[in-house]
Amino acid sequence: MEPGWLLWGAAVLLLLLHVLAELSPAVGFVLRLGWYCLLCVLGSLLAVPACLLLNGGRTVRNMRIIKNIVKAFKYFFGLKFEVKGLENFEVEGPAIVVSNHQSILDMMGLMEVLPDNCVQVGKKELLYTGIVGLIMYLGGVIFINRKSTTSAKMVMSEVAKTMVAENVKVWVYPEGTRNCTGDFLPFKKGAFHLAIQAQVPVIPVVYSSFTSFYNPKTKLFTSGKIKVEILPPIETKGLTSDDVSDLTDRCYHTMRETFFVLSGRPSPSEQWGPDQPDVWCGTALLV
Ligand SMILES: CCCCCC/C=C\CCCCCCCCCC(=O)SCCNC(=O)CCNC(=O)[C@H](O)C(C)(C)COP(=O)(O)OP(=O)(O)OC[C@H]1O[C@@H](n2cnc3c(N)ncnc32)[C@H](O)[C@@H]1OP(=O)(O)O
Ligand SMILES: CCCCCCCC/C=C\CCCCCCCC(=O)OC[C@@H](O)COP(=O)(O)O
Repeated sequence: MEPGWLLWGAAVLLLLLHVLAELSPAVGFVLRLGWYCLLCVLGSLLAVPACLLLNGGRTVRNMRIIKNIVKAFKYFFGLKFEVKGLENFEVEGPAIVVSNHQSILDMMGLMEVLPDNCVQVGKKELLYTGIVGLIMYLGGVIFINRKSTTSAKMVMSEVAKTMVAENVKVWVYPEGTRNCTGDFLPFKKGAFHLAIQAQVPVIPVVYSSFTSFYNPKTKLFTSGKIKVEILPPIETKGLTSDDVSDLTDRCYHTMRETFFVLSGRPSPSEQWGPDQPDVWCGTALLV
């Protein structure tokens, strides 16, 4: 087939998809999410050879390459980030970064602010997403088995040692799963055990609620603005395992308050309770 016909075909297909997306929000939602996944695959196809050629294999230095590619994704979805407090990342040495986790779209927000020498903790299933899993592996993502507490704790304890030895920051989503309810899930304690074991500060990062532009329940996915705030580091020097619960609670409350301020919503009662308990922010692919 001649290239001219191919171009015409692609243009007609795009127009058709655009019209379909405009006519049906559900179709628009699926198409936009599909486009996001395709961008991740295409970005990975670009990033894998770049990481191998420039850095030779699995290293946190690859995160810079990944970050620069992913930072372009937001333009395809009309997403804007307003970032405050980047200076709070400028701590000497390693740290644990904790943030709220609403959707697979968080990866864009993550890359928008990701400091140098920082790797994320992710569920091991992500490793099996083909080329996307490969790029995560090359970027140094630490994979944990959520089905086995013992194994997850062992990996985290090992991380406590290596992050100090290698001067690496570790980004953990303490809710432990995606949550787009417009509130926080209770925090799991792994990140805080890790910070105290390694005696490194915790840097909380908060993203405003996505619910005004992204909601899988109502098939909403439009353009939108996300406010991000990096809060001052919380020191853990001298804390022991007895202080894990207090540290977890302190981070949870500070971050939750900030979340409501950033989202322009009044803070509900302190008791946890999502306003839409059955909103699930996943895609079937990423269970
Ligand atoms: C170029 C284009 C590229 C495109 C593609 C992109 C590519 C790359 C970009 C990279 C981006 C990667 C982004 C990855 C994001 C991934 C996000 C996720 O996958 S979130 C899910 C995984 N993460 C987590 O689960 C972290 C949070 N969870 C925890 O911290 C948990 O505590 C745990 C996993 C460590 C254990 O969980 P669980 O089995 O449920 O057990 P718990 O009830 O939480 O704990 C049981 C008791 O154990 C105590 N505990 C926990 N940790 C420790 C520890 N390290 N040491 C000692 N004790 C520990 C805990 O306190 C509990 O005891 P209790 O007495 O009840 O307090
Ligand atoms: C050979 C298999 C081929 C499969 C191809 C899959 C292609 C996937 C393409 C794009 C995926 C985009 C990945 C973006 C990374 C986002 C990471 C993420 O946010 O994971 C969710 C995880 O935090 C929590 O999971 P749950 O909410 O507990 O569930």
